[in-house]
Amino acid sequence: MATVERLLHPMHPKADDTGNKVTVVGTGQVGMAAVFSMLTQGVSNNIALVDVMEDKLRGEMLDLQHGCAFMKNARINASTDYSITAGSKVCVVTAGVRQREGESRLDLVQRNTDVLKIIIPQLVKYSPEAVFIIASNPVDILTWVTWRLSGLPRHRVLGSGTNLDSARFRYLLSEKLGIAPTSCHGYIIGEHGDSSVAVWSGVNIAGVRLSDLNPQIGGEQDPEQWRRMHQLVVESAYEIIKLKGYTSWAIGLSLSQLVGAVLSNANSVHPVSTYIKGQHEVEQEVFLSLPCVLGRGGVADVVRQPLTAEERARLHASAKLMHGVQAGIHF
Ligand SMILES: NC(=O)C1=CN([C@@H]2O[C@H](COP(=O)(O)OP(=O)(O)OC[C@H]3O[C@@H](n4cnc5c(N)ncnc54)[C@H](O)[C@@H]3O)[C@@H](O)[C@H]2O)C=CC1
Ligand SMILES: CC(=O)C(=O)O
Repeated sequence: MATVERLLHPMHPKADDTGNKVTVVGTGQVGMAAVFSMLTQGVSNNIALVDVMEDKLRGEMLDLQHGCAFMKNARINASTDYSITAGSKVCVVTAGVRQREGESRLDLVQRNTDVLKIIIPQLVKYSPEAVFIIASNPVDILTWVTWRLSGLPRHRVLGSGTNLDSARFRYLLSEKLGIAPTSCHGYIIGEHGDSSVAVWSGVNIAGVRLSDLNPQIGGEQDPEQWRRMHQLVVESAYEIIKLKGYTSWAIGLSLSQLVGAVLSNANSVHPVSTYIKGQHEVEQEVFLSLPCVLGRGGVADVVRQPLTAEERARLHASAKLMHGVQAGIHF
């Protein structure tokens, strides 16, 4: 009798499904920061990793597996073969190239579309019921690309969008006001990128709108120049890329929050990239961020957020820009 059989008397085959399996494609800086956040925050204890770089993939898997004794019953698998992703509840895509210094997110569009053409059909094959969360840039356009390639209903395909930009904005608000970021309520909507829109009209602390205290807030005529805060949000990624080569921790935490909202059916509100044609009179078929209610099925609702005429005009400019770039993509 083998040692295992001498140790264990089998009663019933062990169940394989933890009910919270998450696939992450792309084990680079963003993918691994997301995985580490999910595992250590208890969002998922069942992770499947996929990448094309076999050695790196195996190295990341082993390194995480060796941390299992410090985690809550974690199960971590990795392969270049998508069959290991079968039955995932959420598929997160962080694969592809990232900006080099001086490049914008939009410069990556065709290269990363070509990457998604390989990845998305495989994910759909093995997890046809999953919610797909895209992080690869340019995230809004690649979320649209994923929706088209996947054939999935639009509520099940979303982009991490401006959840990160809004977190950066809330951090900067918190620094200026001396109030915790969790108590600073403000949304960046539209493109995750240079044309994003700060909804200054809605920024509030405990329901007190800063625009009631300073009607010029966020505008060019504002003597206090709060709009600089939004410029800093837009410049954030460029600054960090210049300093350390990539961004990782905040987007990892952001993805973990979004995955958690889906897996726990939280119905919590997050600014994520979703199909917005028809919202705020946007006419183009584009995915951009608006505050969305996230639950088990993905995007359950889009919040009808009041916008000023100027905020709406900026959102329209974002939509026009995205639509123009989409027209040049080769499928
Ligand atoms: N949405 C957001 O807020 C953010 C998005 N990003 C974007 O995330 C993406 C990833 O960034 P990093 O992790 O820093 O890049 P990275 O270069 O560190 O990792 C990318 C990974 O993708 C893998 N990959 C490439 N082609 C693949 C394929 N066909 N199948 C599977 N894996 C493949 C590479 O082998 C690599 O491991 C970039 O597009 C970047 O711009 C980065 C930060 C924030
Ligand atoms: C790279 C990127 O998209 C970001 O950190 O915002």
